[in-house]
Amino acid sequence: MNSTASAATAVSLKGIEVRFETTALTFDCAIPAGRIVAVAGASGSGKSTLFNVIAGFEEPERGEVHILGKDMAGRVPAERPVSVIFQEHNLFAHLDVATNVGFGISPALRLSTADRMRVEEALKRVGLGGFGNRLPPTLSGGERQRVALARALVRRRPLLLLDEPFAALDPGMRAEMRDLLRDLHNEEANTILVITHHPDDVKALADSVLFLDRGRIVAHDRVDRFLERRDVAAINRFLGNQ
Ligand SMILES: Nc1ncnc2c1ncn2[C@@H]1O[C@H](COP(=O)(O)OP(=O)(O)OP(=O)(O)O)[C@@H](O)[C@H]1O
Repeated sequence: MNSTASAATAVSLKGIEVRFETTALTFDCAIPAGRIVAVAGASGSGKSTLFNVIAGFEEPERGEVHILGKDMAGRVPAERPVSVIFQEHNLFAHLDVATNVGFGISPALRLSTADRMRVEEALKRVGLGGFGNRLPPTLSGGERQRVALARALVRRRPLLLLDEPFAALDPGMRAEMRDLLRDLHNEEANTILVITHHPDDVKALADSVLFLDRGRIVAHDRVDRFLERRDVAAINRFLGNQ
């Protein structure tokens, strides 16, 4: 963990309220910079909505989003210092891998020679050197996720949001992706929020856990403390306690 970065707050949500027809969600939290934070909670507890609020895809009815000290009011997703990797559909199927990664640098694909080298470097970094000309449908699920990660890498945003990045992967690939994320995090000193349904990911990857229950953040603990909690039924279910 980078000590300078950890003094700052990566994400601050104050009095956020999101209202859908059948449910309302409220978020308050302050996430220190330089951490890997697992975001967990039962299906429908609000994890994706939390990400959408931070990234700017969902406009809350009330409240403030600050990222690295800056108020995000009125800033569309592309103007926020955030990269998001969704569970699926991260890539354009008809464009080759290098082009997909190049979008991370320039949405208009005006890439200099140096930019193209950065793309190739990022592909090598995620173990996909030489894959630049392949089309996404010819890749495995894990390879596609790694392309999405390479695109996030070339963007160099200080906050990375990953929505169940390991969902399509077998246990061996999950462990590999977790190691890769840890390495990249150590190199970039960025802040990573990662949605997961697996206690194994929490233990192997995260510094702390943000746990949601029915549209609220009910816990934000260091991993060792979180694993000892027995006071919230939803956390017990997540951890498989009885
Ligand atoms: N666009 C929307 N319109 C109406 N309701 C919505 C919308 N988006 C989310 N919701 C509701 O808000 C609640 C939280 O949904 P969200 O997708 O954030 O949960 P989640 O924790 O990410 O779930 P999962 O683990 O199943 O992906 C759910 O009750 C969901 O039905």
